[in-house]
Amino acid sequence: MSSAPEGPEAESQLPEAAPPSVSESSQEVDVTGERRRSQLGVRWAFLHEGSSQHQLKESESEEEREEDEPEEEEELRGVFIHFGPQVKKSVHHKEMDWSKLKKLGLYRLTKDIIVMIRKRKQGRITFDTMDFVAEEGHLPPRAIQIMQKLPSWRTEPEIQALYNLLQVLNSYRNYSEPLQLLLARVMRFERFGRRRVMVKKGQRGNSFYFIYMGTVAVTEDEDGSSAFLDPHPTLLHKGDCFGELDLMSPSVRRATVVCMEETEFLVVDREDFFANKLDQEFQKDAQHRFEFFRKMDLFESWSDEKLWKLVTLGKVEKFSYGQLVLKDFIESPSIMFVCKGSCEVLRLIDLGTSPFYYKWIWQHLELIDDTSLKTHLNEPSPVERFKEFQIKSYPVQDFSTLKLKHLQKAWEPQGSSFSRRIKTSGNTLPKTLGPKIKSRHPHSLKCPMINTEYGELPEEAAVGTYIKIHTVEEGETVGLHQILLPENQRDMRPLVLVSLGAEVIRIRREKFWELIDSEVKEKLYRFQIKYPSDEDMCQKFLQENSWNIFRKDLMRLLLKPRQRPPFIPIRPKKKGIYNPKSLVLDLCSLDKETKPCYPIFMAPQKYLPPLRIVQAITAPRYKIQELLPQYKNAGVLV
Ligand SMILES: Nc1ncnc2c1ncn2[C@@H]1O[C@@H]2COP(=O)(O)O[C@H]2[C@H]1O
Repeated sequence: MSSAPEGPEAESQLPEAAPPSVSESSQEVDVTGERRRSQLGVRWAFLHEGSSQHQLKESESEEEREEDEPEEEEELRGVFIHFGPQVKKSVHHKEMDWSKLKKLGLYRLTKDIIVMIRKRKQGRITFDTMDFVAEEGHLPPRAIQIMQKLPSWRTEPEIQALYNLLQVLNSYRNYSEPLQLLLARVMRFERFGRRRVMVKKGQRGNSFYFIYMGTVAVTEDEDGSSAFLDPHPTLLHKGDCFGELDLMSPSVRRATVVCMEETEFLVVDREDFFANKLDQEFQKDAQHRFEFFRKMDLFESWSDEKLWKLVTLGKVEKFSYGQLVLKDFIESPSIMFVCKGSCEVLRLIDLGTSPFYYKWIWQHLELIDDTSLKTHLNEPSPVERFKEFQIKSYPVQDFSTLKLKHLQKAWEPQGSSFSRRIKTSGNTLPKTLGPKIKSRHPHSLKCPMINTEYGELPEEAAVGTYIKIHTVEEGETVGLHQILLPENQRDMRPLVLVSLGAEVIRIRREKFWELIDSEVKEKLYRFQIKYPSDEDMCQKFLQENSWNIFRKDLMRLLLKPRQRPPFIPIRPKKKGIYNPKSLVLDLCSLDKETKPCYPIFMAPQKYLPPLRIVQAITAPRYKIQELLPQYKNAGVLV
């Protein structure tokens, strides 16, 4: 195993109570490989001492057992191969081959010890939780134990266990499965304190690093000191990795990487990288990227050589369904190529800033009156229905005064509910939003208000929503649509990128810009996308919202009476049960004492306070029977 010899010094000491394998000084980075070798060397010496006593007794039956236990022999061969040098020096001081070694009882003894250790492990019937328990955020001790072993000493179950544990690291998970398993075979564990320089600009790279815990900064200066002065340094966190490219090519480090706090690393050394054929797996991954780019119309004219330059600039990143890919790709320093699956482009809209929304809200709030808004949406009780039936069945010519009297009585309990108001108002029914409503003075509603550009708006109604504006499919790009526009003509509204299950290749903008030629620019020019304005999106959202509510009302009206069970079973108390109206703003209860019960999701906004997010808005509205007289009788299509 090689070490990571690049760090010049560690300026701070690590805490005393730190878990095992804490490196305390820069020198330790250099001697990590050595340390592992010397520890094992001690074990070897122990084995050697015991060997002379067992030499004669054990040599006879070796070959028989050998056939029965090929796995152990393999393991043992690993031991001897790794400690070959010590054997030469301390036992014979001369060249000795494998068969000669076997003749020594030493072989048998070592074999017994391995079997004994293995049997002891198998014999354990309790589940040792301590294998998996780690201080919060730290790598579990079991993983550290495995990583302290030489690659050839790691068993398949151990490698599998590491592979499973490391799935939390994005950059690790992004590699293909065979590569992940190979990495789990060779990784070693290191922990360093704040200010430790891991990689120094200009030096030759010997290792690459995955961050398991902590934060590092990438700097342009050699000693990394600028990271502690820069208010916004480039930071890498848990799950990120750095320095892998230099392992494949004989280049020097392009930047300095320094620990900003106590940081745990999983290190892959150049020596192990090549010894375990990781380079071949890396090459396969690169070939996939090459084939993807080759198929793209954008790079049709590029030579293979030029395309390989592009391939080396990025690597594949995997995102599961619903995972956030980029908070704002407009501001991102990278562009993305979707090489598998698809992504959605979302825009966070502050509805409170839209004049259309302002008008919409007040149109609907106009329908709020002192009685419970829900009463007019409820189904009439059987008694009420009977009354209505009676009224309708009176012959108009004979009992008109009586009908009027009954009518008044029947409607009495509904007070001034909305359904009654429109009947008496004489308004014609509009297509979507109901009758034209005269503007109402905002102050008549008793609830906290906020000031907007267009007037006062109930504080509760100042909400935002995420609108899907585009889907990026396989083979398409993100962040290139306005790369050729001058900055002052660019649409700088933040746009969110969410995965629908996707694999993407991320490449830094400036690197891509250096590579592209006039032909690609020409193609990019044709590729410009214009996203709709916030106002348009707001209108669309409210139209869709109205349609959804109308549809739900209609379905309820048509289906509910038929689905009603013959008797009402005892129902569990509603308290504490999940409210299906999640992320719904309920304007009906705006000026009521009780707050609506739905989860509150706050979305961060740049330079602004977080915005409460809704997916739908239920508003006071007309009873559907009045909008569509043909559905007057619930459950009956006329
Ligand atoms: N702007 C950057 N953002 C993130 N990582 C970087 C950046 N620049 C350099 N690196 C990483 O820092 C590493 C420094 O050593 P390498 O050149 O081997 O590889 C480099 C990259 O892995």
